[in-house]
Amino acid sequence: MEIGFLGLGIMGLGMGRNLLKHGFKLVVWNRTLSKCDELIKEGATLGKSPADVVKRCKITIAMLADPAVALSVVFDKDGVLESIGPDKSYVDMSTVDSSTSCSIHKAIAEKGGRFLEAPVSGSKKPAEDGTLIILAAGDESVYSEVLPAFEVMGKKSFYLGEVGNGARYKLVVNMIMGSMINAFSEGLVLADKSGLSQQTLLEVLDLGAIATPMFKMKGPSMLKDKFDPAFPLKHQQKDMRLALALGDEVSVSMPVAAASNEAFKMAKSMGLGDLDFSAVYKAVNHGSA
Ligand SMILES: NC(=O)C1=CN([C@@H]2O[C@H](COP(=O)(O)OP(=O)(O)OC[C@H]3O[C@@H](n4cnc5c(N)ncnc54)[C@H](OP(=O)(O)O)[C@@H]3O)[C@@H](O)[C@H]2O)C=CC1
Ligand SMILES: O=CCCC(=O)O
Repeated sequence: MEIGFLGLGIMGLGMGRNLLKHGFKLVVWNRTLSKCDELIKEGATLGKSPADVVKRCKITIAMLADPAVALSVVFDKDGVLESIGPDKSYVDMSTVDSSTSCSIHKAIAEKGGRFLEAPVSGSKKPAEDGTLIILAAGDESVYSEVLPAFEVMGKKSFYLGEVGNGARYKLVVNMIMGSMINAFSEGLVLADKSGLSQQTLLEVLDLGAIATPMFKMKGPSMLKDKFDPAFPLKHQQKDMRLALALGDEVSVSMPVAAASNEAFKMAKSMGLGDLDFSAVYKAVNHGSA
């Protein structure tokens, strides 16, 4: 199956590479074209623009930064909409809000194309290892067609019904994650300022009921002041913002998420947006200095 792939950032590169390794033919495009070089060396073909990729492939997958980018790649000049039509499917795996997904769905359907949203849980390593969790919603026939590709990129896919549900599930998950990393950061700072060993705290946490793979994975590098981006903090803040907007829509009060969002905003204003989201620890630490 020939698949188009738009967006070879941290996630897209690993996902695209997995598809190639498993025998899918890929046509790739990235705004910064040089980021396509690695996959081209491994057998992918370069598309000149999103429109060119869609023209050449029956199914095109996108993994893009945020709602504004997801919309521009579809609606702008040389975008997806220029080539979409009957027999063409578009699968957006970016993390966006449901209204962005619904706008893309509507425009694609008006041109006779089919649309599936499929945001993912799991980060850089799961993208590389093909162990993402895929939260798909929209056209079920596209879901069935793209399932062989999902099976290579992920360890489990969910089909969640109408467009918007995938986006909403993803935002709920990331809202919880963003609040957890903040509570974890506050705990590490509190331990330190109270004269306790942060290393011992990590061990205690790991043995108890609140042990989580995230604390185990991020804790040691946070203590070493290492924040190589697996999940950039700017994207986590975008997800908190979108989750809070969802909370506004359905009148759910989320004071914990709102406070966590403030910490991510503070971290961004400190220039930490391109670091891993665990760098919020630096903002929490700074705020208590
Ligand atoms: N990293 C992670 O752990 C996870 C991320 N996600 C989500 O996946 C998506 C991608 O994340 P990730 O790969 O980490 O992010 P990156 O920032 O590494 O990649 C973003 C991608 O969007 C492209 N892009 C940015 N601005 C534009 C623009 N104006 N026009 C066209 N393309 C643009 C980038 O192109 P360029 O290279 O030119 O900048 C790049 O391909 C996000 O929605 C994120 O929230 C979901 C699960 C996990
Ligand atoms: O959206 C990013 C999620 C990162 C993760 O699930 O570890």
